[in-house]
Amino acid sequence: MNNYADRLLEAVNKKGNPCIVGLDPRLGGMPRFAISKGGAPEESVRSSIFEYHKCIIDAVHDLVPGVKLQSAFYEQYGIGGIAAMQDTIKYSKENGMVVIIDAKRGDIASTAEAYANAFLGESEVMGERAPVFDVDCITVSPYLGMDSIEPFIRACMKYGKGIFVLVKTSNPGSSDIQNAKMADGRELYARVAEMINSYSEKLVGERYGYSSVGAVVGATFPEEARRIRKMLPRSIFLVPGYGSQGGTAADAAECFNEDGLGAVVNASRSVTYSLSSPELERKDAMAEIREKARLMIADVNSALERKAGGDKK
Ligand SMILES: O=C(O)c1cc(=O)[nH]c(=O)n1[C@@H]1O[C@H](COP(=O)(O)O)[C@@H](O)[C@H]1O
Repeated sequence: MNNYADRLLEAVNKKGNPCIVGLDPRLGGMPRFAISKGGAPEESVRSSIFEYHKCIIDAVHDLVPGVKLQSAFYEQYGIGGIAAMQDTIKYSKENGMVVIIDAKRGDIASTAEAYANAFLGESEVMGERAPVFDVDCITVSPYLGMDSIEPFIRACMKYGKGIFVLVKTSNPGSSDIQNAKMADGRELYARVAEMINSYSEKLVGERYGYSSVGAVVGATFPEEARRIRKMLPRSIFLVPGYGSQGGTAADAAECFNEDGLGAVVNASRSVTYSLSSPELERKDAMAEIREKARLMIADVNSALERKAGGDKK
């Protein structure tokens, strides 16, 4: 399937839930079994992060449709962290998961093209074009304008990839700029939504009718989510803010359409970095992570069922 939106929604259908597990490495929060010491620091970082993230992927790959890797959490550990990011992307794909990279990129068009090459397309490396990180989808920031998004759109069309554009983020300060009123009285996030809508038609999948040009909408702002949902009927929403940031499953449900589709809900810390003890053995860590993912799935799916019941009344 060469359309990202179709691939993502096919995975959601197959797994029977729209939950995404976030892989945001924190060396200080990993169980001891994963930590490798003794080699060069960058090799220890690489193998420790990869060891723990393999454990997470082994625990959830048959439960959820995809994973979201937050780039900064890998970058903070330098070259070893970035190598671990590449290892984790590869392992997630080998395990049949849709891979979203959360890098929130945004820059002038020529630089945006380099970002698009790195994550979605191909780069010329020593005279040969080859994929580098090769994920399914990347988060992008819209605040440099349409020309900063276009290189990503072109890569999506050429390589069957997707983007999630920041529309209404989950953090408390998101209203400072995103809710600022424009001259016509609308909020700035509405302008961003309009911009996404103008692109979304180009990348609509034949199977599910959704576009590979998606939007990030935080579960922490359900009222805005309801409004944005109406503005962007064909876009898939990436919904962070569930769990650790206080967003509930009912809040996240506001991001879905009446067909029960149209969004994926992410949880990072609350599923992958909240083990009961750093002393857990691998199999026990796997069991805890799996149980947390199951609880999230049950919570989100039952909120969606309640919403569907309410919508029908
Ligand atoms: O684009 C994102 O994924 C994102 C957007 C947003 O508005 N809020 C937000 O929390 N995120 C990311 O989603 C993840 C949330 O992590 P937890 O709060 O631990 O579930 C982090 O990787 C954030 O960087």
